[in-house]
Amino acid sequence: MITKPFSTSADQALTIRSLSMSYGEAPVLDGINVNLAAGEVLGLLGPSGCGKTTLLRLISGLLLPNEGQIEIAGNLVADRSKGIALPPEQRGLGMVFQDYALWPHLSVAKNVAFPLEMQKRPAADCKRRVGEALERVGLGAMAQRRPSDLSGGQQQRVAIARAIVAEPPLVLFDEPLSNLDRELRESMIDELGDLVADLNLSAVYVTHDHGEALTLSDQVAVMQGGRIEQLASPDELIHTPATAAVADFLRLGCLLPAHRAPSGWCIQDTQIALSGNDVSSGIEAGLAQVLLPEHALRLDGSGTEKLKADVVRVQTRSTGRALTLKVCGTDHLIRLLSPERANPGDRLELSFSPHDLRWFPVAA
Ligand SMILES: Nc1ncnc2c1ncn2[C@@H]1O[C@H](COP(=O)(O)OP(=O)(O)OP(=O)(O)O)[C@@H](O)[C@H]1O
Repeated sequence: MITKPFSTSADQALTIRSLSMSYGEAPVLDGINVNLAAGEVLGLLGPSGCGKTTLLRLISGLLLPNEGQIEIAGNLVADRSKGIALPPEQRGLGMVFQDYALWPHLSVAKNVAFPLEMQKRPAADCKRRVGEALERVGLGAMAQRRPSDLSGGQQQRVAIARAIVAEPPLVLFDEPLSNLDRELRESMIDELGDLVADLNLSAVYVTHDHGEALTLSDQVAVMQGGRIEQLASPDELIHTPATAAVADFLRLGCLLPAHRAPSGWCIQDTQIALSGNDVSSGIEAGLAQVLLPEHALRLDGSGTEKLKADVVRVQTRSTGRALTLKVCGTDHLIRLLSPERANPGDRLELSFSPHDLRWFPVAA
């Protein structure tokens, strides 16, 4: 059972200031700023190649930045201008990798003891802490097993026990669930969320998966091309994405091109009106992108704005039917989950409130 949360001495678990990094001439990270309070989880989310792993390696000390500073629990661990570059073993971090990285020839207990042995802690202290860490992840009875005698989810919990055994100020998770099959991954997301909250861990969690990032993080940095596009709480990201790229990456709904006609805004190349003059008044050019969020679309006609769309595809899900619809008179596709039955070829009337639309400028 989980007994007591870890405590950290500093209020801030991680501070990153103006961090930049390049491999040779190629810039990989640019102007990264992060403030993570102790006891919070920062999700790093973004497409392949956006720089998530590089940022994690900079925090861990496996790489050094070209510019900028990193502080862990109030201690400056990297600052090129001051010649500070603490090696990984002096940063005191816990790490959980996607392939678990367990020693196959060692028992679960020996695997978990590894960071304490590296710190040359007394044997009795090691034994007590290993026992506590295994209890905390629910594996107290499996201390003497080999990793190969455990399920994938249990092996990952051993890796978590090893990461927390020395009570680090910050734990780095590098896509820890990506090797698990879908069903196990979904149950592990909830389990990991409970564990991280109960242990009051400060953590950085790298993932490609929106669901994982939004469920497990207090703040999510959505990254693209080496920059943070938006750093915000999951709720804020979903309801007020800062850019069309964030909305698109998080698959928040349908992004439609819009143009300003004399009578008001329309879906581009159509006469389909989009009422949003007020909210889009900051957009100077006559072009915009407008997000029609999936959560705002209704099939019961209760919204004030209406849009007709034809059903193109229907997929059955445990929670309803996933419909793909084409907005009439356009090639734009909308996806939504419907509790009602529908068939390809059906014409449906979608409704929404203009307040739910999110407008983004487009360079003229
Ligand atoms: N050792 C290296 N030398 C040169 N370029 C590198 C090196 N490692 C990574 N890169 C480049 O840096 C960029 C960022 O890579 P990084 O691995 O940080 O991305 P990522 O977001 O973690 O991607 P993924 O999700 O696929 O792991 C990519 O363009 C990558 O090709």
